[in-house]
This record gives sequence, structure tokens and C-alpha cells, in this order.
Amino acid sequence: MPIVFIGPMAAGKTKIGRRVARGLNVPFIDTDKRIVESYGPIGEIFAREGEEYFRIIEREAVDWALGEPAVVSLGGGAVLNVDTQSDLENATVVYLSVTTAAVQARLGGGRRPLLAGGITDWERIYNVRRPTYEALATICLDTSNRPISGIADEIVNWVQERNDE
Ligand SMILES: Nc1ncnc2c1ncn2[C@@H]1O[C@H](COP(=O)(O)OP(=O)(O)OP(=O)(O)O)[C@@H](O)[C@H]1O
Ligand SMILES: O=C(O)C1=C[C@@H](O)[C@@H](O)[C@H](O)C1
Ligand SMILES: [Mg+2]
Repeated sequence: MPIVFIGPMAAGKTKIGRRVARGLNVPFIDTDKRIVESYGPIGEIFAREGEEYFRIIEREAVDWALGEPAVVSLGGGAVLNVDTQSDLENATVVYLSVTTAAVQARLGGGRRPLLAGGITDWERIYNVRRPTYEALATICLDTSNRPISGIADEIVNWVQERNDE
């Protein structure tokens, strides 16, 4: 089973996941990116087909990715799927958390369809999902006040130590 990154929007799953994959010399898969490659921009999928449809194609992307020997970064809401929840019980799950204060500077661009209301939406959604992230996590790291490189190095070392045990 792969190493899987979960956590709220803009916690750093894509950026840190990619660095960890490089550090471990394994492929990197970002399920949002796979969806965009197959179906076009996520904002357009939400606008055209709705969130329910997005969650169906997201589950397909996650199901495929979890069968790969890779570091896998999931979209922030992928853990809502119950099949994904049970799959993750057998995976190494890295939960990246971030505070509201720290994430504010990262939310530029407005490309996330669920954040039309900005930081208020981010906080509301995170509060609903937080128990799920916590329940699925093998390890949790707070990314709020640390550089991406230091967090990625810590995760690479942690994975290597686990593999040596
Ligand atoms: N530790 C960090 N310190 C400062 N900025 C960070 C940190 N981690 C990520 N960022 C910045 O926050 C933004 C979001 O990061 P990233 O795309 O990796 O988040 P994500 O968890 O994949 O979000 P999404 O759920 O939307 O895919 C990027 O601009 C990134 O450079
Ligand atoms: O948290 C979410 O529900 C989402 C997060 C992003 O990664 C994308 O998967 C999409 O914008 C939905
Ligand atoms: Mg991402």
C-alpha cells in the first residue's frame, strides 16, 4: 500500500507529497491532477456536473491510485468516501494540518470551487472533516509555521525508519 497524504485544502498535500516521493525515489500521484487530466479543471466539473458527480470520479481516481506503489496526495474531500476510509485503514496515512491564520496566505487564486466564501468556508469545511482526518491518520504534522522542505525531510526520515523496523 502507498503512502497517502490527507488534510484540508492548502495544507500542502501536493507540494509536500511530491517532495516526499522524490526523497523516497517512488512515483508521485496527485488524484486532483489525474482528474484534471481526464476531465478538465475541477471548478468546471463542479459547475457542469455538480459535487456528487465529482465525488464519483474522485473515488475512481483514488481507487486506482491506492493500488500503485507510490506516494499519493488526495484531494481534501476524498476522505468523505466510505470505501476510501476503509482502504486507508491499511495504508500509511500522513495527515497535514494547518491553522486558519497560516492558511489564509495560501488561499490565493480562487480556483477551489468549495471556497467561494473564502476562509469562512475553509474553516467550516475543515471543522466538519477534522475528526475523519484524525481517525485515519498514522501520523499528523502541523504545516503552519514550517518550510515545505523541512516537513518533507521529516516525513522521508520517518518512513525510512518505519521501513527499517
Ligand atoms: N509549509 C508551508 N509553508 C508555506 N506555504 C505552504 C506550505 N505548504 C504549502 N504551502 C503553499 O500553500 C499552497 C497550497 O499548497 P498545496 O497545493 O500543496 O496544498 P494542498 O493540500 O494540495 O491543497 P488542495 O487540497 O487544494 O489540493 C501552495 O501555494 C504552497 O506553496
Ligand atoms: O476539500 C475538497 O472538497 C476539495 C479539495 C480539492 O483538493 C479538490 O479535490 C476539490 O476542490 C474539492
Ligand atoms: Mg493538492
